[in-house]
This record gives sequence, C-alpha cells and structure tokens, in this order.
Amino acid sequence: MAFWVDNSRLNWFVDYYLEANSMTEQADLAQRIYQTSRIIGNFQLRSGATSHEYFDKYLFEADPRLLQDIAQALLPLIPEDAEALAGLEMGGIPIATILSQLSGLPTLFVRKVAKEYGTCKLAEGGAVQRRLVIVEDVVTSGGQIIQSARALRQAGADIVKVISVIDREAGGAANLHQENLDFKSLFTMSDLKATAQFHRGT
Ligand SMILES: O=P(O)(O)OC[C@H]1O[C@H](OP(=O)(O)OP(=O)(O)O)[C@H](O)[C@@H]1O
Ligand SMILES: O=C(O)c1cc(=O)[nH]c(=O)[nH]1
Repeated sequence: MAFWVDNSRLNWFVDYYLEANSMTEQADLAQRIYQTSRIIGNFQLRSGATSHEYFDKYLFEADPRLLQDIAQALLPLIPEDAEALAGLEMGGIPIATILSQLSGLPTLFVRKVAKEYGTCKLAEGGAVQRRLVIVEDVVTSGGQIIQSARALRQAGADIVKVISVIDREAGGAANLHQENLDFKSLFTMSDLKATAQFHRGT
C-alpha cells in the first residue's frame, strides 16, 4: 500500500512541533528563573521605588546550568551586525561573559563609574567605538541602562540593541524606546508569574 503524505501538511506539522517544543523550553526556563531568584520582602529598588518582590539575579547567575541556558536563550536576540557585547556592572557582566563564549563576540565590562586609578576606564576590555549590544539582568525603570548607554554613546559607541533577562514592566521599555534604544527582554515579569502560576495549578 502506497503511503502518501502531503508535503505542505508535513511541513506544517514539523513547524508546529518545533514551535511547541521551543515554547515548552521557554516556559521551563521561566519557571526555573522564577523559582531560583524570586524573593519576597521589602526592597528598595535602584530607581528609588519600593517593591514587595525582588529578582535576585545573582541566584540565577550562580547556577552554572541555569546561567548557560539563559545565555543560550538570549543568543538569538543578538543582531547579526553586532561587533561586541557590553555587560553592565555587576549583574550584566556574567551574562555577557557567557554570551561572549557562545556567540564568539568580544565583550566589554561596563562600570557604573569610571575607575579612578590605573587605566581610569568606564568600559573595560577594548574599544568602545563599535556596534554594541548592551546586556543587562533586570530592567525596572531602565535608568541604569540609559545612564550607561549615554556614557557609551558619548565615547563613540553605536548601541544596536539592548537585551535583558527580566523586564519588570515598570516603565523601562518605554523609557528605553524614548532614548532611541532597541530593547528586547527574554522574559517580562508577567511571563514569569504566568508560568509559575501554571506550574502551581498542575
Ligand atoms: O532599570 P533600573 O530602574 O535602572 O533598575 C535595574 C537596575 O538595578 C539593578 O542593578 P543594581 O543597582 O542592583 O546593581 P548590581 O547589578 O551592581 O547589583 C539591575 O541589575 C539593573 O542594573
Ligand atoms: O530595580 C531594581 O533595582 C532591581 C529589581 C529586581 O527585581 N532585581 C534587581 O536586581 N534589581
């Protein structure tokens, strides 16, 4: 008996399967980040706002497997024309370092303030005058990124993208857009909460 498969249907099925698989992987990653790093209490944030919840990025960065999986998921967000990464002190630096390993792109290590002795640099690791991708852990107001992006631009950088692991959806995306920064976060806080809720419900 001849076995006939319509090619377009087969392609649709393969696409559907791959899409479903990658959605499951994304959801699993979101759940792991939430479980590992979300803490409850009273926290003052960098922006001056207060919050009853906090994502302690150092908890997900200290887990080698989780950090590797996060970097792997961030990889497709790096534009083709990027020449280097720029990890922001301090939480952005471990992520940028792993991304540098995975992508083969060099990375800069960007201080909050320039070192006051030695080389007196704000950005360590090479020339700033390149097409850079800023790498950040958590975005709340976007204030830290804006401050660093302004300093890097002043020094001659072309910021082609800004990527982060978590967007707390507290105005950061709009503020970055206003600053003419092309921003994409791997997850929003809503994404993390939704997956956590789903797992609790199952
Ligand atoms: O979007 P924003 O309102 O600027 O807030 C987010 C910033 O605050 C946190 O850094 P933190 O100052 O805690 O520094 P660290 O990474 O050196 O620990 C976070 O890592 C971002 O850099
Ligand atoms: O806005 C911040 O300062 C902030 C929030 C958060 O959840 N995690 C973090 O490291 N910083």
